[in-house]
Amino acid sequence: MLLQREPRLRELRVFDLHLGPWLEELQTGPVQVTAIQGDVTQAHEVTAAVAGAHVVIHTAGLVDVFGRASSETIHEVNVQGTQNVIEACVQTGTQFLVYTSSMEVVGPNIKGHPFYRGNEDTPYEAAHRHPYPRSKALAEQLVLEANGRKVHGGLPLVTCALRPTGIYGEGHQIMRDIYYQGQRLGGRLFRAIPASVEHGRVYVGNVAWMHVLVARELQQQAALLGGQVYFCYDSSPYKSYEDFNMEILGPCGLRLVGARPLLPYWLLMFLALLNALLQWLLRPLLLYAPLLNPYTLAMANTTFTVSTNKAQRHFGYEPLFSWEDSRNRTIRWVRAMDGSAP
Ligand SMILES: NC(=O)C1=CN([C@@H]2O[C@H](COP(=O)(O)OP(=O)(O)OC[C@H]3O[C@@H](n4cnc5c(N)ncnc54)[C@H](O)[C@@H]3O)[C@@H](O)[C@H]2O)C=CC1
Ligand SMILES: CC(C)CCC[C@@H](C)[C@H]1CC[C@H]2[C@@H]3[C@H](O)CC4=CC(=O)CC[C@]4(C)[C@H]3CC[C@]12C
Repeated sequence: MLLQREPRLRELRVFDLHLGPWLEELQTGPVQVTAIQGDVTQAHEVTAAVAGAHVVIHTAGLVDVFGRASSETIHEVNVQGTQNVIEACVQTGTQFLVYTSSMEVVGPNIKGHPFYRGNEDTPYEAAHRHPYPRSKALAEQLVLEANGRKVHGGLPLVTCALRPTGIYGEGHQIMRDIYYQGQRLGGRLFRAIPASVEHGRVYVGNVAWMHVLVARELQQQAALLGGQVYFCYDSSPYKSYEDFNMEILGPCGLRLVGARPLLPYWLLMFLALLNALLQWLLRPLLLYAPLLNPYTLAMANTTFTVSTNKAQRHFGYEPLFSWEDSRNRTIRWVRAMDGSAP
């Protein structure tokens, strides 16, 4: 997106623990693309990668609500890693930092309070126990508190945080896993979440575009954008997590069985707790990390949607991809996966 949409870009550095083959396929044009294999928890590696950069977009993170990583590792990557990025900007004189935060910084909270079409100013008790949302909230706080710190050379650091809701699109591993689960069940998925529970979703291309735009405008309007948070949004419809997925998986041959959950919530929670127990018992032997666990079940059953135009008001954001385009691109990606089931 930066290569396509940022005309002033001279060099693009991609710093990642896992560098993928996609880097080889980039149409770089006159831009120098530098791939750096590194670990955001290693401060010296981050500092070396950031040195000389004008803007840093920090999107690295351990996205785990399935118990794959320990809470310590999640904290080390998401919180300490973010602190390392901030210190690298200060030490090397990089003045602009955009952080990919998350809706999870806000909620759903541990009390299951709904957040119905809220915005960046909507009062909400952001209380978390799970390591992932806690880590995102701490990291976002570090980024926002760093706004205004003097970087090497004496200029102020200008930071902001973007909060995507549930991202979908090409490369969405959860969508892929659910698709293969449905294929294994004869093309059927069984409803587990009431259709009335809305869950915010946003297309990955629009999330990327918001990052490119705010990285540009942060330099022009530091006083307005510095220290601010922005939900990532587009025209993706408000639906339950499952009904939204079916907008994409339906045209790919799956169908969702049941107008209401086939099992009562208490039985689903019992199965989720059983999964958590099995994960704990099997951990010395193998990683058992199903989609259904107490946290994901509670999340999926708690309405969380946003309705805001703060990004449009502050830096002229308009989604680059319509809902129809976002949906069709994702459907094409799922269909292209056929035959490559794990
Ligand atoms: N997937 C979603 O629905 C949402 C994701 N986000 C945030 O978006 C960002 C990107 O997440 P996704 O694209 O979903 O996940 P992802 O797993 O596809 O991307 C995370 C990237 O961070 C890299 N990474 C992980 N640990 C690292 C380390 N120690 N050092 C360097 N790189 C490391 C991974 O290799 C990967 O390329 C994350 O910060 C996540 O918290 C926010 C809201 C929703
Ligand atoms: C009852 C079912 C088994 C539940 C299946 C759906 C869940 C796996 C997903 C429901 C809500 C998702 C989360 C939500 O989109 C917010 C997120 C924000 C992030 O920053 C990372 C991803 C996630 C936690 C996302 C993960 C999958 C769900 C829990």
